[in-house]
Amino acid sequence: MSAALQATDPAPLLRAEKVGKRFGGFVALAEVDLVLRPGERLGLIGPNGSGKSTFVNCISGDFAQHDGSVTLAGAKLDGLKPHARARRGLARTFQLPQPFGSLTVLENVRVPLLFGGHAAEATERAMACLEQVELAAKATKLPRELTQVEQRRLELARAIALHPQLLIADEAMAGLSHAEVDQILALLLRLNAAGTAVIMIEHIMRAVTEFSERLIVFVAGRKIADGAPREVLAMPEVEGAYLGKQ
Ligand SMILES: Nc1ncnc2c1ncn2[C@@H]1O[C@H](COP(=O)(O)OP(=O)(O)OP(=O)(O)O)[C@@H](O)[C@H]1O
Repeated sequence: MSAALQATDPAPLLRAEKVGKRFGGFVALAEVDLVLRPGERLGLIGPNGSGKSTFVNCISGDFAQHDGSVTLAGAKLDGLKPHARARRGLARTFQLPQPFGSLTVLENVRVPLLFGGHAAEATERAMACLEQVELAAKATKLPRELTQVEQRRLELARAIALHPQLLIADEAMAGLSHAEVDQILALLLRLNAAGTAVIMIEHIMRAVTEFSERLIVFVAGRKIADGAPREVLAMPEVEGAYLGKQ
């Protein structure tokens, strides 16, 4: 079930090599390798505290210091701040949406465009993003006037403003109703169909299995499985370490 690249595969979009993170003496993440193809849909699952968000933070640049190395489309990202990685095509959302509370919905989506060097067309592109996430009608509202699922859609609109090659969605569906989960799922599938690779970190198993063409599993900071979802979920060590505790 190796997910290693074959000689005929296209150049990888993301390559994480021996990425690790310690907090004091505690190893939160231990030497994780990951190769992602352009346009791939990858699910990342694991019990609470298994290192999923830590891994994302290392990839996105939110943790400046970590072990190992991260490459996007052949270019090393190590040492770059999150906004510099965003300009190179890497976007992420946060478990708790982090909009600017005093800015309108439209202004929130303009921010990454302004910092990304697209000031002239920022409003036009921000509106296009809001249309993509079906939030255009709320453009003049403040984030606190949005429902929970609308706030998740705003978080996604901000993430896709710079047309990322890779979007990492960190629990974008937590706390949502069944129908709302379906809304976000459909949105992520549309983004992927347009060419964006997506890493979905999710505890909602029906969503992650419906979405993912490949699944990786973290337990205690280590990647214990990597392959086709059906095969990964049937592995005794995955059932034991993860699903058995649901
Ligand atoms: N800033 C930090 N300082 C100290 N320990 C941390 C820090 N961030 C994370 N940890 C620890 O690292 C481990 C991995 O945490 P992480 O948030 O990556 O897990 P997770 O798999 O994303 O969990 P969840 O599914 O609950 O979001 C946990 O034991 C956590 O307590």
